[in-house]
Amino acid sequence: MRIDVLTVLPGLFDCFLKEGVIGKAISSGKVEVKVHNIRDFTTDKHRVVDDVPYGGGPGMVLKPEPIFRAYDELTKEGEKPYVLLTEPWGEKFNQEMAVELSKKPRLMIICGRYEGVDERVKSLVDREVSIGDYVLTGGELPAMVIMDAVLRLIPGVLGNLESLRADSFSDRGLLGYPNYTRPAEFRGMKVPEVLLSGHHKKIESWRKEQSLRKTLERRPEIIENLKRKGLLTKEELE
Ligand SMILES: Nc1cc(-c2ccc3ccn(Cc4ccccn4)c3c2)[nH]n1
Repeated sequence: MRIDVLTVLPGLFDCFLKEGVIGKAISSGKVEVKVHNIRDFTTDKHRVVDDVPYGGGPGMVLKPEPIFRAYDELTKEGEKPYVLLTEPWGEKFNQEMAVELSKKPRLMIICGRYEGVDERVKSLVDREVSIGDYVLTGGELPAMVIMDAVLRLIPGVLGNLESLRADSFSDRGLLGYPNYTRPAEFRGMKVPEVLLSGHHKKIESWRKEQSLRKTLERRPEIIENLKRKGLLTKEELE
């Protein structure tokens, strides 16, 4: 997969693209992520990317020209990208959307800033995406959240161990089971006996039961949703 990111703050992506699973996936060539500074697509001496809003009001709006110039330049050859715009009021991003996006050969993510982008930019956009009902200072962090969730689903990006963990379980949106490591007792708090038993079948069913219980308690709508889609097995429903 190739992802092109358009932003006025490219530096925000430096660590994200170098570290961890995502950093390894890029350095190994499993995925390609290019971050483009919208300012590089301006033509004036002062490299202006924003302007005051027509009709008045606070703040500035990202101008359409530099973004369109970037889009034209980056789509001159190769497959047309599926274009996302990060927005405070976009469609809510979730695991289902992450799975769908992970199947696209090429994505472009336009990161808004200031009061947002000129409305005409949306003629380039396939999906306006929000990562939640809270207002951030810009669209770069949402872009990183989306890339993290999408790129980990690309075959080969997660190591074997990780991909075992990333089974249908967590990717069905179920909440995770409790994790423990040494010591077996810490300040009077003991690790559940079953996890020390070495009985893998019992451990697996305990973890599944913990995950279903936690999901039912905290996010019952996820269970209802999976039931409706027939994505819970008979024993999970018991
Ligand atoms: N889930 C999300 C996404 C965002 C987001 C995405 C892009 C932009 C571009 C500008 N802002 C700041 C801003 C300005 C005015 C009203 C609201 N938000 C953004 C915020 N916030 N929360």
